Amino acid sequence: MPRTKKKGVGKPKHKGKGRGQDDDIRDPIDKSDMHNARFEAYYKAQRIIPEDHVEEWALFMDALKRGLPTTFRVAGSRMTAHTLNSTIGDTYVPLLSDATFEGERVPPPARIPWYPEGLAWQFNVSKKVLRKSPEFKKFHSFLVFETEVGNISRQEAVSMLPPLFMDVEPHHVVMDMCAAPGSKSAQLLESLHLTDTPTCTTTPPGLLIANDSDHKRCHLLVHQSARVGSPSLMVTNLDASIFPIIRVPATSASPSMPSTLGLNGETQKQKRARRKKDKVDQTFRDPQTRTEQLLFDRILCDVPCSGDGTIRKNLGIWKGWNAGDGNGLHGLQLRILQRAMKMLKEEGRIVYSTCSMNPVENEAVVAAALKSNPEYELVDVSSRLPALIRRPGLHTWKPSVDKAIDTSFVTYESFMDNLSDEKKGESKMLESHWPPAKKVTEELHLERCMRIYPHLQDTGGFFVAVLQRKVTNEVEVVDLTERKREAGTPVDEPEVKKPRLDVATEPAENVEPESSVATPSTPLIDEDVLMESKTEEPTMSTPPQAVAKGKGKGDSGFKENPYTYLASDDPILQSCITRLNLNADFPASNVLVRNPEGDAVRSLYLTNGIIKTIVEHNDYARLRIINCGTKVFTKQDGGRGMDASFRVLGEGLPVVLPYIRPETIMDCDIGILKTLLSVYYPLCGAFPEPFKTAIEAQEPGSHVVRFSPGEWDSATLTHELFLPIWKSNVSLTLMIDKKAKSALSLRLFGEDVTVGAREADMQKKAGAHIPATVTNDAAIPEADIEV
Ligand SMILES: C[S@@+](CC[C@H](N)C(=O)[O-])C[C@H]1O[C@@H](n2cnc3c(N)ncnc32)[C@H](O)[C@@H]1O
Repeated sequence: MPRTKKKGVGKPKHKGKGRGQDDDIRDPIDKSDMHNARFEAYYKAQRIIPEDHVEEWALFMDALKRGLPTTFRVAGSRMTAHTLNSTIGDTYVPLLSDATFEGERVPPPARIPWYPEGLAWQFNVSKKVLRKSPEFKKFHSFLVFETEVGNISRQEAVSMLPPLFMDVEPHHVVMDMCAAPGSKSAQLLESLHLTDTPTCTTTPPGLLIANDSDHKRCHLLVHQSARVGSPSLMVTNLDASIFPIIRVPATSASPSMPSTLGLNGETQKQKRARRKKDKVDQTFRDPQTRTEQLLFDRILCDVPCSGDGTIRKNLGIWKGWNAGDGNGLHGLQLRILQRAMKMLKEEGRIVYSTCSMNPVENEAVVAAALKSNPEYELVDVSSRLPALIRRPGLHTWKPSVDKAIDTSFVTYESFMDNLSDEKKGESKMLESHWPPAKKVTEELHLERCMRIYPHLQDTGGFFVAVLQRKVTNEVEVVDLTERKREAGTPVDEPEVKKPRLDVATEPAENVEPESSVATPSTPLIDEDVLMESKTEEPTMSTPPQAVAKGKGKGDSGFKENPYTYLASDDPILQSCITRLNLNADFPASNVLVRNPEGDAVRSLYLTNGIIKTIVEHNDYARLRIINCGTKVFTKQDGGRGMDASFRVLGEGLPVVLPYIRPETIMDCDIGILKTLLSVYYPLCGAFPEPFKTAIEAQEPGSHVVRFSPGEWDSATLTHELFLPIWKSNVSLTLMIDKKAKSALSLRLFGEDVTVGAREADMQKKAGAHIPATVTNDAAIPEADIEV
């Protein structure tokens, strides 16, 4: 069916991409524009606050008109996070507790009460205070730099919720269907990396696929996630509602042996068919060629939504809100959730979330998805996060069928009966916009959904539902090759099927439904139709690398380079292994490169085993893989008189560190670190002994230095620190990025002693332009542009 613009469904005008980075800090807001009669009429009709709770309604409306507090989460591995959290709790909170501004006390940051282990904070001060109060200015610099290096995630409080209900463990296979810009993916990755230490990144056996249909936002996601490099992360760029099956080698028992005996009375045609089938069976006795669908333990569907829960920080929503936005997104939201339901393991869990308060985008989607997938149920999570104040999901709601908030049609049938035949054809309202019968919603336990309202705990509005796939006795694992065999499809031929799209994939234009066409009812997903994307498949017998290297037709303009795993004995890879003296456990066979030739030219990435399996059994262009694993080595020009060679990257070092033989690492003290941070190319000969002799004895190239915990002047290092350096013929360079250097300096010395900060200072004095990130005026970068 062609994708048409639809009446009655709206494209949100306030999708919020690139929302202001400065809106984290409260400033006086003109409240005169904060009014929208349609919004009020619609939500009153939904009874999101019970009709007789007049005072609560007033509190709700009032909260929507107040700015949001600034909230952030201490990110990174558990141990790193706790160290940084102590700095906030023990150093900054006491410092800020005495802060006053213009004669008034300014409250210090406080922990978000429901966030586990006290790792999330909120504070509420104006930009003026941040700029002028010396205490808050210092705190702000700390936040800016720690955010830049990925230790702090500036994220709306409610946006932190969905991953908390996923209970991800390091062995889980996890999918984030709509992941960009990636703040929830970062949380999920942290759970996969639960056992990381402040210095070492583990290689979890599990996997996170972070997917988003927006190509640019996928790259933003890759950029954000590079700060906390993980060999277990894959980023894909697909429409989640038609996410293709990912193939992995079959683990189930081999198919039965083919019959080689002819049958009495067999016709020539039957004989040919049987021989063909036997040939196919022969192929499938080889376990190498049998694949099955990769199923997930956890899936997050943080779907695109109208976003009216973010109204406190997106003032445009007051002006632009209308019911058509939610109506228009409902179909896509439902298809994404239904697709996820076909990709989950038994007993697996899906978390569905939106930053909208609209039941059409929330309970209506969940109800329709549950009705079409009876093997799923809503999980009662009411006892989880006891300090979180929430309201139960709604059992009934009233879709609006026009701009004027006409919610008078109690059922889909009554709405359709009211339309002329011509208007029926134009209407885009679906049966699933309406609530099912009361008995059904009760059976579905829609009250187990969670609604978060702004007035309850001074947050944004949000919706979360946790769905679980029940254990059934049916065979759940789809053996694709087996399925094709049964269907008589030659297994060595690609099965290319066009995904069926009943409703426009992108929300259609913002036109109200005045009339109708015979609308398809709930756009259910036909799994078979969605098994393959439009892109041409590699044949089962095609070596994956051959596919990856080709620019095969049907790649839909996908321009990424292929993924090629290096041979373990690749000379460049071996030179990296030798230079850093990596032990035999280093997974040399899991290192890949990204260029058409498949050679180690510039950067080397490390992935875990499951990513390698996926890359080797799937066409990277069909999966539109944007990134795999984490960059660990990169080419470095040697400098005068030196050959270029490869070095370990700052973000790659924690991943490689567990494999570096300890005797290779040189010990340093914090004084040396201060020199490395504050001096351009310090000479090896100028360092104090014993480091001077140790470094002079080393070959030029990539090295790693260790700083032991301890005190130095007024600086304290609480845990071991490992950093990459580069030795040229006579001098040293600390190989971490400028912002990481500033963050480290602030953490250790309480001031930015870096060359970069000094230069910025000099430029400032000279009146030149200074990048915001090196000044105290910088806003805290907000990873979660859309919650
Ligand atoms: C609410 S935002 C996700 C925020 C993200 N989970 C986070 O925490 O940073 C919704 C995302 O869905 C993406 N999106 C929209 N339509 C999509 C589709 N059909 N498939 C996958 N992603 C889609 C948008 O590009 C947007 O990045």
